[in-house]
Amino acid sequence: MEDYKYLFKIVLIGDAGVGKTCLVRRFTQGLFPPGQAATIGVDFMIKTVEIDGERVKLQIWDTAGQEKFRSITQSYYRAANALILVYDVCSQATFDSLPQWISDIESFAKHKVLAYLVGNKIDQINSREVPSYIGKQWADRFEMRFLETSAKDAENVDILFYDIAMELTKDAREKDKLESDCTGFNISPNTKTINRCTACFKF
Ligand SMILES: Nc1nc2c(ncn2[C@@H]2O[C@H](COP(=O)(O)OP(=O)(O)OP(=O)(O)O)[C@@H](O)[C@H]2O)c(=O)[nH]1
Repeated sequence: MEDYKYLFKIVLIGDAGVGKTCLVRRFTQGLFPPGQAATIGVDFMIKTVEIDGERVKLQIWDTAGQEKFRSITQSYYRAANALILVYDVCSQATFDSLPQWISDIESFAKHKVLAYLVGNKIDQINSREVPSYIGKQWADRFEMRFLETSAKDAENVDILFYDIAMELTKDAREKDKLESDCTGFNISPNTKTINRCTACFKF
């Protein structure tokens, strides 16, 4: 049996060509693939990381950005523990598509899913079309976390995935603790009284 404490599903979405596959390959394989082909449908890769001494397995789903695959890729949103919405900082058009992606998240993902907005390709300094502060403003408006990355130069890529892994692990631990604290009725051996876990009460 594989040895890990938690398994989380992370799904990358965003327009075609923004660099989703390159981000995943940079993180999972430590490389920037030359001439990366467009994704067909959905692909996935695995990486196990260590968070505070515990092994956490990340199942990373890389979806195709092309419109024709949209109905297939939308079916993957529901299972996501975290979503990464990627645009290309050198392409205003990919930033202008964000409202459509947000609407898809609202329609298909879990309520209040952990969501990141990521502006990729920051290595192309002279071709930038979307300033950082615009991306950040947009992320704040939709209560998303924000990062800018370069899959090519490996900038902020590990930070992105580790940040997600840490956040999801923290949530999972809190949930575990609540469940172990909350065993319903329990009998205290000293006082011989029956206590009701307060977290079990629902008003
Ligand atoms: N300069 C630069 N180019 C990048 C970066 N990330 C990806 N690219 C290039 O952008 C192109 C598209 O990258 P992909 O990773 O295939 O993009 P995608 O979002 O997965 O595209 P689809 O699979 O069609 O949805 C490729 O030519 C990559 O080499 C980056 O950080 N910097």
